[in-house]
Amino acid sequence: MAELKLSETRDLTRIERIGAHSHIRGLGLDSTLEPRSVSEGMVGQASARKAAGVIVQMVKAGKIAGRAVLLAGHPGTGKTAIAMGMAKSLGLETPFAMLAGSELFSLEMSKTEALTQAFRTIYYTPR
Ligand SMILES: Nc1ncnc2c1ncn2[C@@H]1O[C@H](COP(=O)(O)OP(=O)(O)OP(=O)(O)O)[C@@H](O)[C@H]1O
Repeated sequence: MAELKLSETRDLTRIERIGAHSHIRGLGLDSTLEPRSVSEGMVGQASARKAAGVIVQMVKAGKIAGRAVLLAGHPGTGKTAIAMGMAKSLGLETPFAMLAGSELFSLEMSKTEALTQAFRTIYYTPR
């Protein structure tokens, strides 16, 4: 049986995770931060998208920086999609890196190394 290297498995996982969000182009909000019903690849999650839009506006206005936003919810409910929508709303120069918890708590490498590798991939990630 053919051997599959661990690094190949990781790369495939990352490509699949990026592909799952390739339809997200923003938060789908109008100029008053009201969510359009279907826009920029987004549908539903109206209050979460609006709240994310408020944060984006504050960042753009220089009101907040160096802060974290915690998105909580059941698996598959759109936390990553909203985070990506926020990054896209901030402009193409805004880096976006996805990282799974299991990558951070690996026995094979330190947390610092896992974070460093994730940040190195940012500029190669298709958006
Ligand atoms: N409001 C939305 N509009 C359009 N697509 C969405 C929306 N919310 C989620 N999706 C899509 O549904 C799928 C699952 O969402 P996502 O991965 O963002 O969920 P999650 O909460 O981050 O999941 P997990 O907790 O498992 O990481 C993705 O393909 C995502 O792009």
